[in-house]
Amino acid sequence: MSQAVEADSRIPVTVLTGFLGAGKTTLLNHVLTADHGQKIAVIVNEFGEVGIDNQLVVGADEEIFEMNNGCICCTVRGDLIRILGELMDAKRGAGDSRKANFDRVLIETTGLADPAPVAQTFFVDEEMAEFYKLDAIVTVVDAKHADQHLDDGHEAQEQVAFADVLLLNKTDLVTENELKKLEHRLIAMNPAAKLYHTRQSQIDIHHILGIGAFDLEKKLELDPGFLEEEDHDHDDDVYSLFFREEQPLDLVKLERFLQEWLTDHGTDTFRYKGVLHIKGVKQRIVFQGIHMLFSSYPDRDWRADEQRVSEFVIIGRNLDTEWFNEQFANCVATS
Ligand SMILES: Nc1nc2c(ncn2[C@@H]2O[C@H](COP(=O)(O)OP(=O)(O)OP(=O)(O)O)[C@@H](O)[C@H]2O)c(=O)[nH]1
Repeated sequence: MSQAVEADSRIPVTVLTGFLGAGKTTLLNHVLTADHGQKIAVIVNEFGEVGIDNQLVVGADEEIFEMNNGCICCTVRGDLIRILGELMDAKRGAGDSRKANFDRVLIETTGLADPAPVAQTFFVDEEMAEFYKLDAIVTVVDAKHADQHLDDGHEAQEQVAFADVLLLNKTDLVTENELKKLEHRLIAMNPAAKLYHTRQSQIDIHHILGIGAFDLEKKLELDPGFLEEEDHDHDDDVYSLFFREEQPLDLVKLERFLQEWLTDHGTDTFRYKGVLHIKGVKQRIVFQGIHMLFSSYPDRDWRADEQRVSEFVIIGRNLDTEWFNEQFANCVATS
């Protein structure tokens, strides 16, 4: 387990995702017009030769960098790296100084994008990882159409699976009851995400920017109780497993488990994150990843007054619950 994450002066990046028409551009406009004093470089991506979104984004001081004619997650990932590279050079004083005036980056992906490759950019590319830090993946969900989108396709499910923050938007178009059912469905798929209800994507921007969700600097706020509620009308491909163990874990056993897990189930485990209590280690070990790419690092010391416990969540599909439970139980350290 490696890839230490330093204490940070890196530029935070927020990835904004959500299915077609969910309210991403509305959110972007809200962020750009809100009175927060932050300078945000915005990168938008959409299908088609002509960027419509760019015309819809309100005129603000921020410069909008547009990538068209392809999907950010495949053909234009090169474009994304190029634009991020230009911004980085500018900020370091080596490039176009007009592009240097920002302190965070917001990437709006097309509604059809798989967020994983975008998020992975910040793990895989060393230079990117040194300069930028993925702050959070924010997914906007259309309360009116989400059930249908989730039933129909993998993309919508993956966008929910990867989210650190879920904005359940367009709440004006559904009843309380429908909203509650949908909320349960989303939480069953991704219990680690923070969930907010919104109209016109109106949200206090402090809930979506600079939240450090990806570093798990803050304690995970999981509510595993939700998983036990019997409200699962849907047989979603994407679901989550939650582990909790009070006894300390053995690092060697854990590494063996991890190796097997990632080799055999890496493609199906979209997102996992948690805090581990390892035998003989006085700090909490933060552990998180996307598919085969993960990082783990010591966070703060366990406090004398807190219970030492390992807790983590895996979000994915085709997860063999029994196998995972067994493997995890096998990682408990023998005294
Ligand atoms: N009723 C209602 N309409 C909303 C709400 N939020 C956004 N809309 C509308 O939904 C439509 C789509 O919103 P956009 O912000 O363009 O959605 P998007 O996710 O950027 O769409 P794509 O770029 O096509 O993926 C617009 O007409 C918005 O005005 C809401 O809370 N309630």
